[in-house]
Amino acid sequence: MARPRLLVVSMSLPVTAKRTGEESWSFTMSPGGLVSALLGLKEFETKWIGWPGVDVHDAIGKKTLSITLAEKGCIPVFLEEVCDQYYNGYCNNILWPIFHYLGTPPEYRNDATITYQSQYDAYKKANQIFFDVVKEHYEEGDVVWCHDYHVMLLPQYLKEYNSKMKVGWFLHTPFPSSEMYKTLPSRSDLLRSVLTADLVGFHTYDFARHFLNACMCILGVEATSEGVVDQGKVTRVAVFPIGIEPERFINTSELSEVVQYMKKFKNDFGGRKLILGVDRLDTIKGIPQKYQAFEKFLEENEDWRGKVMLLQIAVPTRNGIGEYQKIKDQCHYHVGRINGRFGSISAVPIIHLDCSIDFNQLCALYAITDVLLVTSLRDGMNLVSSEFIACQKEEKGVLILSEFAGAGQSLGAGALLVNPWNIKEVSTAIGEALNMSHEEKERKHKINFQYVKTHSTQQWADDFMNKLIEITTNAELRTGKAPLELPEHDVIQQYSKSNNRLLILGFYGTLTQPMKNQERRGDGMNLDLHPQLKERLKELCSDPKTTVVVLSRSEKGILDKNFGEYNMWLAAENGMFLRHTSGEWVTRIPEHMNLEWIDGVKHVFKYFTERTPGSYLETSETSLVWNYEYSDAEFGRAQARDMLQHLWAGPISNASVDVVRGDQSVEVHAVGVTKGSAMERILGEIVHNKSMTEPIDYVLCIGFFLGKDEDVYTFFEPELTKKTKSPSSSGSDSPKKVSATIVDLKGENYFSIAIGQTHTKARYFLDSSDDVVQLIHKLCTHKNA
Ligand SMILES: O=P(O)(O)OC[C@H]1O[C@H](O[C@H]2O[C@H](CO)[C@@H](O)[C@H](O)[C@H]2O)[C@H](O)[C@@H](O)[C@@H]1O
Ligand SMILES: O=c1ccn([C@@H]2O[C@H](COP(=O)(O)OP(=O)(O)O)[C@@H](O)[C@H]2O)c(=O)[nH]1
Repeated sequence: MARPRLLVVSMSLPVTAKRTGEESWSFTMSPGGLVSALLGLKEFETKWIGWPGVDVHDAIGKKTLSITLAEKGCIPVFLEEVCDQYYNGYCNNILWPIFHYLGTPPEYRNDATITYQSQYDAYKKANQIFFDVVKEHYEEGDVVWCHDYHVMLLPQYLKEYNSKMKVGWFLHTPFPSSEMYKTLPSRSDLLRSVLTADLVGFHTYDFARHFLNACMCILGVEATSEGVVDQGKVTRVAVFPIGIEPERFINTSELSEVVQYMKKFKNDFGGRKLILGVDRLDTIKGIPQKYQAFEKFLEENEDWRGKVMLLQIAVPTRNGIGEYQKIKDQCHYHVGRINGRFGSISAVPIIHLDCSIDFNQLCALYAITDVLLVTSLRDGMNLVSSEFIACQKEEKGVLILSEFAGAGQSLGAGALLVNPWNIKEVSTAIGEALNMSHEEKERKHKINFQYVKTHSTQQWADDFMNKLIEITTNAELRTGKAPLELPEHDVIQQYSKSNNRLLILGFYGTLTQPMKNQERRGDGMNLDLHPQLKERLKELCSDPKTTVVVLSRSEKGILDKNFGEYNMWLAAENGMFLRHTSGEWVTRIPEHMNLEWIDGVKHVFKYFTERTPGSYLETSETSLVWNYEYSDAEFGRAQARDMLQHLWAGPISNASVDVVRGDQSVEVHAVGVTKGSAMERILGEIVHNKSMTEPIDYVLCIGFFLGKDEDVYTFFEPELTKKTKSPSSSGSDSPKKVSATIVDLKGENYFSIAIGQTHTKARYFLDSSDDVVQLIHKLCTHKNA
């Protein structure tokens, strides 16, 4: 299949421009891992949209720079007067520290001239400028891949402009715990925008989990193992740990120029063991902590003094921000002190360079390094660790890696993991690394080299793009478009023409009265059948050509009470229990289902029920629902947020459950209990019981369903299956396998209808259960028309 063109959008272009004349420009490579990583995207036709690293105010400058950059596949975004407040302000002085658990800098509390709001306004404006440039260059079918915290509002602008655009967003930094993220005043706007993307990616499971948690707690949406579901719209959230381009490092480290550098550096270092640090000079990289740990090591290991050195490449970054100037002074202070303390006339223990270095020199340094020391206090991934591993030669070096770098999850097995805040621990790790046996170094290196070789940037990009294309293609297939208004005439006409009809009806919100008309009681869920339906439903159910199934999350007793008198099928607890009203309930719970979490969850639910007036608990055998629809809405929401924290921390931390945050409820049930997944078993039972011989030729499926239950709409979707359903058995006491020709559904005989949803897998929508009443009336009245 031809690959779509890729528009990469990131704050910075891979090159930083410098004006050398009125119409001429020179370029250097931009710093940082994002640029290094994306340079590895070779297999896509890519256009890169970003800031060229320089302010250009005149038309000639803009034109000539655009032309020169176009030759490199780059498109500049001119940020002009918003740049400072946007980049140095909101991005790097607010989002960056919050995402790395540093909190907002003190000046936001102490200096009235620095306002959060003006910087957020600049952020919005800058995202709008990015949007304008993407819009100008977008061609139908392109994939737009937005990178990082600088462009969190962009997905929303893009989707509002064209809902069919394929949009992905990837975060290169950590996503912090919701407790930290919550402090951000614009927390909801940013999350909502990111959720308009089709796919959201993170480096690690922790970051993805924090994100899901923040969406649940702050927006009150439902989070599943697949992603976030809001009003039927699913945003897939997945983990894609980034890699490097290993061949580039392996090949470079074999170049003769690099080998020459290796010899030269070894000679310069006079036989001392080399500990290397390569970091942007950023507060998150823990460089002062690194120096303190090295000082401790020298303090406690007299024998090593004069035999080991630390070379720190501190690549300049974000010079316009006060915190970055401070960290530089801090580093210089430590270096001066330590060199003064442990240096000699011929050598000092630390070489600290405030500059970036040439790529070949960097590879040479990696290759001769004995210990790479990464002490990030937080880091999205940290590519330097992988680059070091790729460049190793005969005598392997040891990686000391912060447990707070995303890389810790991928390279931890072949590294010495440390807590960078624990100076003693890092100092001990330095000693261990320097004294490590050759065999142990080989063993560790082998593990990590294998990982680095096989998890390349290209692989990372392929995985993300494939997932994004798969998601958007499936979404097109399933929904194609927003649900349509129901063609009532067709529904009725096809109904009257067909011979074996199946009607699957939800209960709550489908066959009950709309909430607004209901009397608000404080004693539980008002689950009563819509009074105008009673007679009509009877009529419908008594037609021998029609099979009616009420499929609900409600428990058996509620369905018995409301539908016991009708000739129909009842599927309680999302299909876990089934009965025809003339028979007994049968259990359809899969044998392996683990329900050990129920007591713990019930305990937490009871606690909150007692403390939230008007709330109540619905228990069933496979799920628990805490409902606060009759409570004070705001207090209920706040309680639900707290409750979720308790649940995640305790009873469900390791359980196979889905937590579904409904509009005014929290539901916990065993994984995979969805209406769609139960359908096959239900169908099997019905067919078997009725001894159906004629295929089902008409299906009407109506529901006010949660996102995870929308799989029931796609279960029968002829366009998706294109093949005849064959209800098969599952579980030991399941019905016999029924005829493979039991469902013979043409597209025009299938009507899936979601109530009150604008994003849904259903083909059609109705506004409320009042419309369902009307529809059922018409089916009864006109069925013979
Ligand atoms: O462009 P700057 O403001 O100078 O910052 C450089 C980049 O820093 C961050 O890099 C992150 O991405 C790396 C690759 O995924 C990851 O390994 C690292 O842990 C992150 O810190 C930032 O996220 C980028 O946007 C910047 O370009
Ligand atoms: O003088 C240098 C030294 C290193 N790097 C590169 O900067 C990137 C740092 O990425 P990392 O993921 O470790 O951290 P980030 O800077 O993105 O936070 C790596 O690819 C390094 O090769 C650089 O651009 N200039």
